Amino acid sequence: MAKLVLIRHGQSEWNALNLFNGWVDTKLSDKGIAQARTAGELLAKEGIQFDQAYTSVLTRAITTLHYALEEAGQLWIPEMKSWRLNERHYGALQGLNKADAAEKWGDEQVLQWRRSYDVLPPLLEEQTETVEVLGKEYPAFDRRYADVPEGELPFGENLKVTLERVLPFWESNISKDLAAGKNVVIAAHGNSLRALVKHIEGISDDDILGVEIANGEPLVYDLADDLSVVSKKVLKPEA
Ligand SMILES: O=C(O)[C@@H](CO)OP(=O)(O)O
Repeated sequence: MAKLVLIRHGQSEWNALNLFNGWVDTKLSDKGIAQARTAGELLAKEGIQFDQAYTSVLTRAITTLHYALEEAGQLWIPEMKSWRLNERHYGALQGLNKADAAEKWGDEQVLQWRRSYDVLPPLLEEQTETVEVLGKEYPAFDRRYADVPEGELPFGENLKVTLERVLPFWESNISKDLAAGKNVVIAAHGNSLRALVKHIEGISDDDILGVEIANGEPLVYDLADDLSVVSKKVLKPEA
């Protein structure tokens, strides 16, 4: 039996501004930092001893992992970062305001882009190293992606494509640790985690539309040796 804990990063600067974030490298807001620390306190209360941590190559997930593990007294554990755990790439929607998008394209279209399994967002025309949004420069396709296999850098992803690029890393690393009985924590993103949750729990393509993962509320799974789910709970801060 192993424990798997999934943590969506705390609120990012762009979550606070209601902007489509995707692969643009934004930071945690002050509220996001507090949420990440609280996630760590909740994990400390549960008494979970981790063996391995995984995160994406995006700052908001990495710093969430670090704040949470520091709070839990386990910042020292081995950690590995992979672009495969990045947020779903939101294509040409990145940097746009979600409410403005709903006004322009309609609520239903935006819901399909945000929560459906297989509807692609409008794609990027080009992959630039940085992007400028609201007068500020943010990292985008920079050298952290130098090791991505030729042709695999996305121009925009739906949940299906996201799951297809998360799964090789799940198979090659995470599932092997779990099968060996290691307790694993993954700090990642709303949609890369929805993809993983779909896979772990066997959720249908239709039902995944209704699945939401809150910032900074750890999902704790007990997994059997064959990685089937024995129990699941969400750790929520006291109201
Ligand atoms: O902006 C994003 O990249 C994601 C997660 O914050 O948003 P959404 O909830 O629309 O999937």
